[in-house]
Amino acid sequence: MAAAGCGKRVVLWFRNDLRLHDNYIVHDAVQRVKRGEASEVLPVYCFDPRVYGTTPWGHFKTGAHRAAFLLECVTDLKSRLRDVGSDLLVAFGKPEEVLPGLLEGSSGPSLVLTAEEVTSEETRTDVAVARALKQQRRPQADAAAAAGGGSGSAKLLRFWGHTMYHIDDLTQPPEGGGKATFAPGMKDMPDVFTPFREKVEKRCPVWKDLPPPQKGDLPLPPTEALPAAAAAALAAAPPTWEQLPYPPAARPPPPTKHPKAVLDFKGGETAALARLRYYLWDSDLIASYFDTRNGMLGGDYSTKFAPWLAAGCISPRKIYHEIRKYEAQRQSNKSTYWVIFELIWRDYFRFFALKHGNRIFFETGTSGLPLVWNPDADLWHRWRDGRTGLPLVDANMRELAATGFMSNRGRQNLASYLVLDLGIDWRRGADYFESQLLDYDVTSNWGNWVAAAGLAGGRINHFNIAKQSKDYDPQGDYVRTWCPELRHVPVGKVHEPWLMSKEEQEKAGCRIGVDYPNPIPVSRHGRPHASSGGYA
Ligand SMILES: Cc1cc2nc3c(=O)[nH]c(=O)nc-3n(C[C@H](O)[C@H](O)[C@H](O)COP(=O)(O)OP(=O)(O)OC[C@H]3O[C@@H](n4cnc5c(N)ncnc54)[C@H](O)[C@@H]3O)c2cc1C
Repeated sequence: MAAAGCGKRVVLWFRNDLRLHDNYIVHDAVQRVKRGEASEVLPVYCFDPRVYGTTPWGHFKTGAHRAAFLLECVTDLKSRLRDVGSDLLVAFGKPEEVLPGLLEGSSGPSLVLTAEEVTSEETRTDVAVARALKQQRRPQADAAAAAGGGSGSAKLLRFWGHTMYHIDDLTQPPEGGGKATFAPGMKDMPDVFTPFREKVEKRCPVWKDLPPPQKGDLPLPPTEALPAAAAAALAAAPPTWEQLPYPPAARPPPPTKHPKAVLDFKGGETAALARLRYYLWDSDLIASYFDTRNGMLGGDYSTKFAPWLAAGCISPRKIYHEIRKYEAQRQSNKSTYWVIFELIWRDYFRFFALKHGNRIFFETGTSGLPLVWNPDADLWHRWRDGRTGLPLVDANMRELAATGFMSNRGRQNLASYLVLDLGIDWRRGADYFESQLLDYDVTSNWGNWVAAAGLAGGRINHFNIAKQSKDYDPQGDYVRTWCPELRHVPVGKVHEPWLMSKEEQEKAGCRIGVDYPNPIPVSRHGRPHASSGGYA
């Protein structure tokens, strides 16, 4: 039971926005405190058991790599909030069951502020939270509200903040008059990237990133005004692996850091800002991004911002303005622009999901094309476990399972191979990526997959895997890293080891069909799309 309080409380419900800089909910709460509309701010993160369950395809919805990364993100957020005199209440439960209780002891009109999501699982939770807040009875708040003729129930306010471009600039008429760039809900946005990019780049600004809060900007409710369980949760130590709400019988073991991982990804805003500093100012790597971005080995070939962007530890606007600053102070070239170009892809998939709703998850994609899939479970397992006999595919799948990360080049090839060569239902691959990726982002993942499957109305890239392997891993260093069976296979055969003669196999210590698998005869399974433009 909470002691009587008198504060007007704002609950900050953090989700995929685990940062203090450029965070609309944080900024809004600070402004409310400054204007005297709120006197208490309670930051909260919920580990929702639904997100730690099993998917319809039998994978952990949040695999161990990402779960460990998220634990670090939440721990870092708690520490950064403490630095400004606040704290983070970490709860284990469904938000609609946790959040209403946190408003007990607050007498004024209370608010829950959160980030706006676009996909159905997340928006369903929003609806459940809004309903639970409405149904909650808070006698003190009701009495105070009744005196003013209003209602005492708390409200959920959602803020757009995940993308570099703001939805308002895309769907509302410009201030000086004229037509909005796109219709409400993005209903008329093109289903191909280039015209979308050209329009937004021409017509829409990127808002300045918001400053982080200062010490004292987010006053916590007094402990005695909180329900006892909430006060205890607020004072608790950072969350641990054992507390993650996996089903008890199916808890995966915590992952170990892999020595071959491209980077020792550490979750949290602190590490994200350090990576931004490193990639731009400390190393100047950004100035050669265009030439290195198709690499697969090591930390430096691409920005590696994705895991932090997905958890919201860094904002795309922050990256954008830091790049513009770098361009003004150091150098500006195709590479520096190309990181921004890639961030527009990220925006594109979020707006694409807003436009198409649940169709990005449908078997027939957004194009509605009916297809027949190959149900062969053995083929699926060979793909998932990195035993297809195609070194590029196997190396990438093993890297993903061992580290939770994979290059963009790898992802493009794997998706093409699974769907267009093996003919396996694309949703199975997307679902596995959802489980495994450190940087899993619902709209980037499902959007890229539905596009790779050729079911999103855009160009279809059907890759010739052996050619891609030779083009992007000419010495075979990458495939040898993850397929040590191929260690002694000569460069000329390492991408197509089945072409080795018996003598060559003996010499390389790699017998095909024994030490390394025979390749899957894709011509028997593949069903390239009728409108496929052929091999890329
Ligand atoms: C089948 C498939 C699934 C994917 N799933 C995800 C996912 O769940 N989460 C995710 O963030 N990215 C996903 N991507 C996109 C891309 O592969 C990763 O963003 C990128 O490899 C991450 O590495 P990086 O941060 O070093 O990227 P960089 O090459 O350095 O790019 C900079 C940033 O631009 C954005 N970006 C780049 N390419 C894309 C793209 N094609 N789509 C959307 N954003 C992009 C990312 O935020 C990335 O961090 C997927 C791509 C494919 C083909």
